[in-house]
Amino acid sequence: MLRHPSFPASTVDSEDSLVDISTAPTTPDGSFSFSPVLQALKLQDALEDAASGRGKQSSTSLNAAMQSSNNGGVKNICCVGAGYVGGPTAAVMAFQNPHIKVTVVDRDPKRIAQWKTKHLPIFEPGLDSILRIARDGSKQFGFYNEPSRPGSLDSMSNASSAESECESQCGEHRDEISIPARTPNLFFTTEVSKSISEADIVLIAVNTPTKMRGIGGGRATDVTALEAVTREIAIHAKPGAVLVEKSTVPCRTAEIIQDTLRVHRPHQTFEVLSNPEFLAAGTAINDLLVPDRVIIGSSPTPAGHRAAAILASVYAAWVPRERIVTMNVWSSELSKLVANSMLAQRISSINSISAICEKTGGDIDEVAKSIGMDPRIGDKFLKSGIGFGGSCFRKDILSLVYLAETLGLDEVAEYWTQVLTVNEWQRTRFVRRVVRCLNGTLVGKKLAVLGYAFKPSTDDTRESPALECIKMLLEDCPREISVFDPYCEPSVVRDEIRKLVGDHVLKENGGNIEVYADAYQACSDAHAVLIMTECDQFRTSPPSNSSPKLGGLPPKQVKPKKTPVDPRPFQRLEPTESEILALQKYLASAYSVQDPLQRFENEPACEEGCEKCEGEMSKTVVLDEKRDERLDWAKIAYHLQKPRWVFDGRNVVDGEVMHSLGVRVEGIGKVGWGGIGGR
Ligand SMILES: NC(=O)C1=CN([C@@H]2O[C@H](COP(=O)(O)OP(=O)(O)OC[C@H]3O[C@@H](n4cnc5c(N)ncnc54)[C@H](O)[C@@H]3O)[C@@H](O)[C@H]2O)C=CC1
Ligand SMILES: O=C(O)[C@H]1O[C@H](OP(=O)(O)OP(=O)(O)OC[C@H]2O[C@@H](n3ccc(=O)[nH]c3=O)[C@H](O)[C@@H]2O)[C@H](O)[C@@H](O)[C@@H]1O
Repeated sequence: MLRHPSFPASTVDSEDSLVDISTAPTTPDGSFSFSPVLQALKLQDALEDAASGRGKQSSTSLNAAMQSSNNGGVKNICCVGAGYVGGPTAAVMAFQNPHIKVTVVDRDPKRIAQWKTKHLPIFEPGLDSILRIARDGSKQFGFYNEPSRPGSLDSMSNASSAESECESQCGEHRDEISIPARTPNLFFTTEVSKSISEADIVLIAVNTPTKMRGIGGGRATDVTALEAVTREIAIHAKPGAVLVEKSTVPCRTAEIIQDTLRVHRPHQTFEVLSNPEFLAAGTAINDLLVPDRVIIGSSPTPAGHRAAAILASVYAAWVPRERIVTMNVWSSELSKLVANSMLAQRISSINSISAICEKTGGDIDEVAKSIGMDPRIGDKFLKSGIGFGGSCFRKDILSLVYLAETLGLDEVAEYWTQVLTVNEWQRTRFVRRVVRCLNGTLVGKKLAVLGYAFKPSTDDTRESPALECIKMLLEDCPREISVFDPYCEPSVVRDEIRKLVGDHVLKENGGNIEVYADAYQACSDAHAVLIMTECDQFRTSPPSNSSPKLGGLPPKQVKPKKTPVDPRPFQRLEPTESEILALQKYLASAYSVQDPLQRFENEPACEEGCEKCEGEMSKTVVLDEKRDERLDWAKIAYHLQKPRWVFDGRNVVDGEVMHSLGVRVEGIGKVGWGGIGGR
């Protein structure tokens, strides 16, 4: 049951929220007035400058002010939860704020140990470079502030002598930029209470899954982990520390946190902010470095606004001021659930239309393209497929449904439930189609599943649509289901299947599921290939004579990958970390060098007998190589059983190309091999 609101529900705050300069209320023990972070008056000046436009470049003005005010008084951040959100978020915060010590704590010692080595517990493109600088520190280095000369890396370490020679001959002067060394400012530990007790800001980034049993079971959010962390914070947080919900939580969770704090610390006041995370798996680092928006919800009091300003000061090191949006805490908590629900709703909407396409002759990619060109609709999240997976969409919709139910809004609950119903139906439709096309029986047949994670570019396998399909397919007793994913280590996939389906289904235990590190082995001799993720590696190249449809690229054609451009010359001779990162990316891509600026320190050595280094290393190398390699469909087709079938659950292969290889293709939202009303 929701409590009666004890905070007035204000409308979304204007910029003023961040620049409120009223004094903090005096608490019995004066915790606010002793809080270093709440005394960051220079920061307030900077924020006022930014809001009034006095600071020409808001980020520059804020950065400069924060340098002088020591990052608004924030010296120490603790992030509780070293998962997919906590790890990358803390890494980017530390990377962009070299003067703040960021400590990530987790109760799971294995996870913490992995974060300290080169074998990170998660795979995210770009994470490694950020982490190596924030966690390991970086060397002093330099470069010229002008685009590279052809064929030259132009880093100062090898250019200084050439410079003087060149200058003496042609008199040309080239600006040199020297970047000082950095000491490590990102740490990982299991010492939860100690780290909390030292922090000016505590981020809560623990898991908030769906409650499995009891009241609200199957719908409500399980806040057990959050409650445990809140208790730790209530006991150990230093007076005046700013507490931040980073986890996705039910609306009004801040009130529960406040309640716990009041019980344990009746004479002190803490501010609880909502700062939901919008990163997506596979693009987490880019999403964090260039966020569409940073939402900060606070209580509508001067102290709440001041706490929001403190957190904003940390983000302002790299996020433009206009993208930091403040609002009341309930709006902020709710907007995270709504954002995910709306994104998922678009997927279910387009998937519902895909079923109509299959029966009418429409092509779902063409429909999506044409409606997406209407700017009121937009072209994102209109990709039809076997439905959404991942750890969040389903649980967040369920949380919204539960909220609506508890508020007596049954029609609202029903509306959002339908998004989940269509999602499950879409997977079932796909599996039925496979079985129907294979003459209604899978007995004696081998099915190859390409893509196991819930989306490309991630090894996150939580709520994998592929696994849901595999479970249904197993009911029809195929001879073998072989699985390949370019981003997942086979042993991890095997462990997951073991945990979620049972030991007995794995081939090593006499079952019929085998996980391969090689796509060709997985597909060899198969009666059908099932594509489950939208991996670029699975795409076919378009036939050379294909003409663009609908005035643009045919939907299946691969967009060329963006090649980074040299970001130099920089406006200022003190470039930001983001600018240096852009340069590093450009040089790494242009010269195929891992550390073109030579700024990385050595990575920490693994403990002796590290199983990743020993046993799995060879597999990892194979996977790394496979990640960028496009599949040779001719080779796969050659080794398929006849008739050759490909069930394209993500519409990544070109029907014409596959047809020329003698393959029958069934795509989502497309008329299949048997024509309208076919199999
Ligand atoms: N995974 C994603 O892409 C996104 C997730 N979110 C939200 O962020 C939150 C975290 O999600 P993930 O990082 O994916 O979860 P995760 O399961 O990967 O990580 C959570 C971590 O919290 C730790 N933890 C749990 N209780 C603890 C305690 N009492 N003390 C210390 N550590 C504790 C766990 O050991 C685990 O390592 C969730 O609320 C999720 O909905 C939000 C945006 C994106
Ligand atoms: O709260 C979260 O956890 C995150 O959930 C999603 O991110 P994520 O689940 O990592 O990945 P998405 O890119 O959103 O994809 C989710 C699923 O939808 C599917 N999808 C996505 C887009 C589309 O057009 N069609 C489609 O079927 C994907 O294949 C995938 O299975 C949101 O995009 C993030 O903003 C949010 O922070």
